[in-house]
Amino acid sequence: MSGLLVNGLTAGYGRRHILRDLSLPPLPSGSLVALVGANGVGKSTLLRALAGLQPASGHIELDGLDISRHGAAQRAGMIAYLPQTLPQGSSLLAYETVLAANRAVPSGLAPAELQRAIAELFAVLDLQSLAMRRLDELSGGQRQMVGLAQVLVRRPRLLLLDEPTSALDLRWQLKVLQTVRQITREQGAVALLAIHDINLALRFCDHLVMLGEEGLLAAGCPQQVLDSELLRRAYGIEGRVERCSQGFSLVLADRALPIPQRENPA
Ligand SMILES: Nc1ncnc2c1ncn2[C@@H]1O[C@H](COP(=O)(O)OP(=O)(O)OP(=O)(O)O)[C@@H](O)[C@H]1O
Repeated sequence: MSGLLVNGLTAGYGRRHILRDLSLPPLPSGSLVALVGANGVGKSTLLRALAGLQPASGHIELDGLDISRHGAAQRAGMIAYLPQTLPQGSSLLAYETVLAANRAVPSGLAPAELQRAIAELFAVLDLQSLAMRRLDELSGGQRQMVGLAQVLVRRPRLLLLDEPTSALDLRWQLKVLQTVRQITREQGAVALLAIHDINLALRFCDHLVMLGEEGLLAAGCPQQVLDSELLRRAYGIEGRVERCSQGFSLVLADRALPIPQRENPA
């Protein structure tokens, strides 16, 4: 199958398993997938395990290739990972950092083609005005956008983006989701985004994967799987899924519910 298959994935830290025997429905190429769930349920752990940056067992297949036993360096040719932390400030120009990201995992493009590809990417992301500015002179949101360009320039088969909109204002949030969706479709890649903004996920993503303390809570078309009951189980909130005037689903979060007390075993 062209796309991503994850079966029986177990990952954690030391002896503590965070993800236990996790299987996802097949995620076909061209899909934009929202990875959602409460703080600490293992979204980043899953992204890092898929990137090969975290010890894990289980079966991972990308475009029909079993990559379960490939290390991070081997996977880097097909997979690009954008961590939750913003790119470090450096005296390099934004353009140079994107060029360097491509050198780390060569795309095989001739220098002139590569320059053209980077210029196009800066244009698609509306980042031309930042290209010749030093990274340590950019704002947090601007650095987050350059970090995204560093990942996209590699044209990966699987994009793993950990909260790529966390530092961005409303316009740039939309710009990121629109661009990643467009590029994912054009290149037939899969993009897996850990994201807390459930309404952005609803608006743009083809699939939703909801993790909870006990593993996978739901997976499927966002509009079909999200309801009040799932919001309660996933986040411990009272909430509603309603339709806006344009027909899109929207989550309205009403109130945090008390955390259920565990029964005292004694
Ligand atoms: N380096 C680490 N060593 C030990 N435990 C860790 C480490 N990183 C994360 N954890 C634990 O693993 C669990 C899952 O963390 P993870 O960062 O994957 O969650 P998350 O769903 O991405 O959370 P958030 O939404 O807050 O970013 C948490 O209980 C966390 O405390």
